[in-house]
Amino acid sequence: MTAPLLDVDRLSTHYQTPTGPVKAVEDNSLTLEEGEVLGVVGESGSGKSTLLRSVMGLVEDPGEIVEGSVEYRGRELTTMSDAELRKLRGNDISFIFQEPTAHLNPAYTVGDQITDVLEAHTDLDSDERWERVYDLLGRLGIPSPRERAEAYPHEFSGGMAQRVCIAMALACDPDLLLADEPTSALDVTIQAQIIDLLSDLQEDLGLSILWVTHDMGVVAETCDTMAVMYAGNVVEYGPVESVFAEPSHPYTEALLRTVPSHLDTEPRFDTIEGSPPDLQNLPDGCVFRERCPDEMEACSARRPPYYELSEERLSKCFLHEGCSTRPSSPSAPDPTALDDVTADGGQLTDPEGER
Ligand SMILES: Nc1ncnc2c1ncn2[C@@H]1O[C@H](COP(=O)(O)OP(=O)(O)OP(=O)(O)O)[C@@H](O)[C@H]1O
Ligand code: NI
Repeated sequence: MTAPLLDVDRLSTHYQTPTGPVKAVEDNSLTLEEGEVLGVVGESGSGKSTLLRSVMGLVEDPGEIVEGSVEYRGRELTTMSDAELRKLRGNDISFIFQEPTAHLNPAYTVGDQITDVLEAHTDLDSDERWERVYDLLGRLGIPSPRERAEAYPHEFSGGMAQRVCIAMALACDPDLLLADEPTSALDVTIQAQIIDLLSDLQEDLGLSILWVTHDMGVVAETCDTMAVMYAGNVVEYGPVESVFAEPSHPYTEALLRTVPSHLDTEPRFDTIEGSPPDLQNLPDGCVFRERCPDEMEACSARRPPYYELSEERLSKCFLHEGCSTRPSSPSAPDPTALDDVTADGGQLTDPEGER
């Protein structure tokens, strides 16, 4: 078996604040295969952006990865130098964000900004760079690309500015696109256009996308696999079809119930009774237990480990006790991991060895 494009293993990222750590990402595992789209869903504040930013060493201050690993094509990213990371970010991995204009420089034309990226990361000469810009803008559905390349960011509507950002992100032909709610700042009709565009580009270019979204419709329509986040924890991970058909975590179940027709509506997280816990003060046991209809005695004793329901599906829920577990992060409050693997000086060894 070849290594997945992206392999996140037992990753924890905390914001070290004066009042203690905010555990925005806690002991999370997921993988993204080449050419696939992985959707990350969860309510506001559940840690989606922090997870996405952790993947490329772009966590905002005072955040830091405190545990775990992120491998891109088998290369460990969490210990890479800034110079190496920058190179990878320019050539292999790129980003798009919610607010397109926040990521464009208002003082330069969009053509200048995209040619800058090309100059830094390719061997193209000036003429070739400009041809590439026109080509990209045209491909992204921007009319009259030669003229529009001379325009400044404020001369674009929100949807058009996001197209420019996508053009810039794709300029160097990346393999992996990290997209953090790229449509949620746009009008609904424009959202649909951008989603379709990304979806088409993904297919045409064989792109892999890690797509953070609130929108279950996006997940259902465009994603191959999904990760459901709750209070810093990816509580469920697996292929979209199988998770929709048979959610394994009570939170996923509740989430899917709140989407009347999961093809065209966003879930309303507030219809699940209660509110998520404070990430600075997480409860003992399962992070969802206070809102969970299936709470059992085991749930308050310790964090559920990742149960492997099948090769492709993970669930952090004691309902699946009996399934084999993935060893969890040594720092996580999860003594069960010690039952499954030998602890040598606190270091847990991966039972599968090299992957
Ligand atoms: N710079 C920071 N300093 C301290 N805490 C932070 C910082 N950035 C984020 N957090 C906290 O980390 C948690 C996770 O935030 P994150 O932005 O990753 O969530 P999210 O799921 O992307 O939310 P949204 O859907 O609103 O974008 C939140 O509790 C947030 O308040
Ligand atoms: Ni976010």
